[in-house]
Amino acid sequence: MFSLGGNNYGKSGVRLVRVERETPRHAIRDLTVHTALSGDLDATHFTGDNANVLPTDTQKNTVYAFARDGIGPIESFAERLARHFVDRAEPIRTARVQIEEQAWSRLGDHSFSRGEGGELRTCEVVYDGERVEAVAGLRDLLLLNSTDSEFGGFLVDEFTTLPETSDRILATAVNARWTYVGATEDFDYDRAFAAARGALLAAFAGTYSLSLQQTLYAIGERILEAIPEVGEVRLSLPNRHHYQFDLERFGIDNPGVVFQAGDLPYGLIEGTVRRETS
Ligand SMILES: O=c1[nH]c(=O)c2[nH]c(=O)[nH]c2[nH]1
Repeated sequence: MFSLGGNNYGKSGVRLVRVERETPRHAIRDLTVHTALSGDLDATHFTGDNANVLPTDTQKNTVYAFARDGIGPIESFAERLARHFVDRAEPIRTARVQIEEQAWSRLGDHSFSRGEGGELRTCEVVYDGERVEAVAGLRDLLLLNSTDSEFGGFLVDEFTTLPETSDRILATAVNARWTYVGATEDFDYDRAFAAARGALLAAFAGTYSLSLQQTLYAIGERILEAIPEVGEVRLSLPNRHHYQFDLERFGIDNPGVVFQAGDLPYGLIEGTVRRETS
């Protein structure tokens, strides 16, 4: 005997670019949208009866159709889509819409530039017919402190080779996600995002770090302090190691200026910082 466990289906990687051309000074929105629907979908799995299936192709088309009259904050766009799928298609009970937005820098009124693989603003909105859960965040934000970072006093055993250091480079590619609780209908997602990003940067730059774990907690705290509507912050911080290169072998000193940027393996420091609720 077998049974069908949790399942969802949708369109992944819907690439959407919208030109905001209300004035001669255009703007570009560059989104990648992922939809995932679940609900009364036993029949298609058991017998191939697709009567309850809103095709992933239709989900993709809906993304483009909804973009016609403007996108707004990605969290709001994701919520509009999620509500549409659940409220309009009776067998669909839950919709999850994830969006990544790539920023373009302005070169002129209608000219823009962007590097490949840069920082992304992200969101994930889930709607179950009653409640909307919104998670916002960012990914691949590269940060580096060239000093004010130590790592020492750690556990030592027979396999330890890592020397303690009182001055190292601390670098990471931030993946942060924060949950909004009790956000009202007129909640300003763009403002909240800017405040969270600003708090994150200030915490990274302003923390004298004894471990990346300590920096992680400081970042979480600062975001929670900055935005009362944020309930928790989840952080995933790869430790982008920079090894001070041994030049002594060549009779050359290295007073903390020449580093070998490491690749694999890397430390991965992850954690959640929560607001205490009474
Ligand atoms: O900030 C750090 N935390 C660790 O847990 C760790 N482990 C390690 O080898 N280097 C570092 N750095």
